[in-house]
Formats: sequence, structure tokens, C-alpha cells
Amino acid sequence: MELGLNTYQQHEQIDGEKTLGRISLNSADMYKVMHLDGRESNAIPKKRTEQFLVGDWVTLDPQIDFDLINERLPRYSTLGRITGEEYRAEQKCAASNIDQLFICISLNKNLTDSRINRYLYALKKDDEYQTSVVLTKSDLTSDSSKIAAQLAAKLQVPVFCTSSVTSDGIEKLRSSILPGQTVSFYGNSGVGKSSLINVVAQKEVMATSDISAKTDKGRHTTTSSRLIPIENGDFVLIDTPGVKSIGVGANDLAQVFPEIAELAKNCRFNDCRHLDEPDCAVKEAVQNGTLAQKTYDQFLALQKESELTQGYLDKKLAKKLNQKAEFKKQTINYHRYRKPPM
Ligand SMILES: Nc1nc2c(ncn2[C@@H]2O[C@H](COP(=O)(O)OP(=O)(O)OP(=O)(O)O)[C@@H](O)[C@H]2O)c(=O)[nH]1
Ligand SMILES: [Zn+2]
Repeated sequence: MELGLNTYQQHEQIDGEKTLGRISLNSADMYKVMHLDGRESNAIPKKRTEQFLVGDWVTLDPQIDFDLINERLPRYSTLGRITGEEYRAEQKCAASNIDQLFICISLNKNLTDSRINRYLYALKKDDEYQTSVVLTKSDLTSDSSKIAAQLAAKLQVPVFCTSSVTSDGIEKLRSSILPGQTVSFYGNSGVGKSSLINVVAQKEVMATSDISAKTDKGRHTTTSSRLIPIENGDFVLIDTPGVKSIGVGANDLAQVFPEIAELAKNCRFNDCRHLDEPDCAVKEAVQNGTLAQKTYDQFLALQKESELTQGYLDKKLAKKLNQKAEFKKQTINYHRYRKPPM
């Protein structure tokens, strides 16, 4: 099993002789690593503070019943944005060294441009991986291919229109994945992501959940990312169930709305949120027509969400730091008393 090594080598140089592995599970400070022979073992970072992402290529120092992770090889891509410190990065980045990201959106839900835009803003990284939109459950809508074509023209990304029930569009999606590539699917619970992955992989790799039609909400069973080699399909899947909602950070907002960032320089307050502050240049621009109302509304929606996400992340970060301290206490004995090799 090559686990995507050939593709990796197209991006980064590897010295031959090292014992290589790829991080296959990252769950509450526990790592598993997959070997090129398909074996999976428990793994512990040699530098105990080091953080890894599922998909990382690492060199290993095998012990009797686990592997020590020596060194992480450079990442050519990370899913999501790295913003600030690693703890935050970990929440936002659930995978590394991926080649393609498929953003799944169900056709039976209200398909709003702003939601798709939000995903694209948060997840699109042209220089690192290919991003595509996958419309799911096309069997439930009659004009699905028209919608797909319109979206593709507007978003400037490939748009696949698929159904796991009729297999519509599956072959097209499947053939966009080159041999040895590492791919990841992003989608809210219930969009049919697991069913889609299973038909693409032609194998039951994901447990699918039947959802109540009434609530239209799925259930989440696991939250840790996993590396899943798809043997007959010859590609590698990274499942990232923990990435549930993608937030947009405050800095990202300025990138997404450069015209608003420019106007904001003339607001009276540096931290103007352009809502009801006096002498707000952004609101003035809306009133005199130089800034489209629609852009302003989209900005406000994203700003609100970014503020909510920030509050949520701050809480999670505090929790994570507590957990880290606890983990440190538990593992310190191992590192302190580990005997040098004879
Ligand atoms: N009509 C139709 N229903 C589908 C399709 N794909 C999935 N479903 C249904 O949608 C529901 C959710 O499917 P899953 O594949 O479990 O969805 P998921 O996005 O993986 O959801 P989680 O496992 O909760 O993350 C199930 O009831 C499926 O039967 C499709 O192409 N067409
Ligand atoms: Zn303002």
C-alpha cells in the first residue's frame, strides 16, 4: 500500500532509508500511524508537545508495542486555515497533505449562495489543493443539472451533481480523483456524505445514518479524523467528521470584503462594526449607493458568524489547554523514566 506516497514525493523530497508512516488517527491526544505495509500502530510523539494532523507523513522509531514519532515531514497542504497557534490550527485543520477537497451540499435543502460562498471562503486554497462543490441527492430535484451549471459558472470551481441512489454523476466525480491522491469530503451532517463516499469507493467504508425526514438532521457517531486507504480505488480518504462548522475569522473578513476594509479606514472608530456606530463610512457608502446593499448584508452575516465562532473557539481553546495540562501530567512519567536504548 503506498498511502499516497507517490503523490507526496511529487511535492516533497524524501530520503529513502527512514521508517515512514502516515498519521491515520488523531483523537484526544492519541495518535495512530499507518505503515506502508498496511499495518496500523499506536504512536507517541518524541517531542511530547508536538501536534500532528491526520495525513502527516512522519518518520518513526519503532518500539515494542508502539512507535515513537521522530519527525514530521513538510506538509504540502492543510485543510482549513492555519490561524495563530497550533491549538487553534488543530480545530480548523483536520487533515494535511490532501490533494482534493469536495464540499458536499445537499440539493434537497435550501441551496443558498451565501452558504456555499462561506464554505469556499473558508476552505478554498487554490495553491494547495483543488476544491470542488458536490451537489448531493440529485434524484430529489428535477433541475439539478441546471443548478449545477449555474453554480459552476458563478463560483469558478468544478461542480459535480450526484446521487448515491441513482449513481448519477458518480463516475464523473470518481474519475476526477487521480490514482494516489488524498481526498477529503466536507459536508454538514445529513447531506449524504457517507453514502456518497461509499459509492465512490465502491465499498462500505463509512457507516451511513438514516435520518428522520422530519428533522432532516443527521447523527454524528465519531468526531476524530481518520485516514482510510481505498485499495481497489487506489486513493486515500481522510474522513474529518470533527469539522462541523467552518468559521470565518475576523482577518478573513477583510480579505473576503476588501472594499469594506478600504471604506472602514474612514470610519470614526477603529473597531467600528458598521452597524449603528456614528460616522460609519461603510454605512454611508451603502446610503449613497457606492456599496451594494447585498454586499453589506453578506458582510454583516459573515461578521456575525465570525463573532460567534470566535466565542466558541475561545471556549474550546480554554478546554483544550486544560486537557493538554492533564495529558502532560500523565505522559511526563513516560518521558522522564524512559530508559536509553541499550
Ligand atoms: N434521495 C437520496 N437520499 C440520500 C442520498 N444519499 C444519502 N441519502 C439519504 O440521506 C440520509 C443521510 O445519509 P448519510 O450518507 O448517512 O449522510 P451523512 O452526510 O454522511 O450524515 P452523517 O453520517 O450524519 O454525517 C440517509 O437517510 C440516506 O439514505 C441520495 O443520493 N439520494
Ligand atoms: Zn464603520
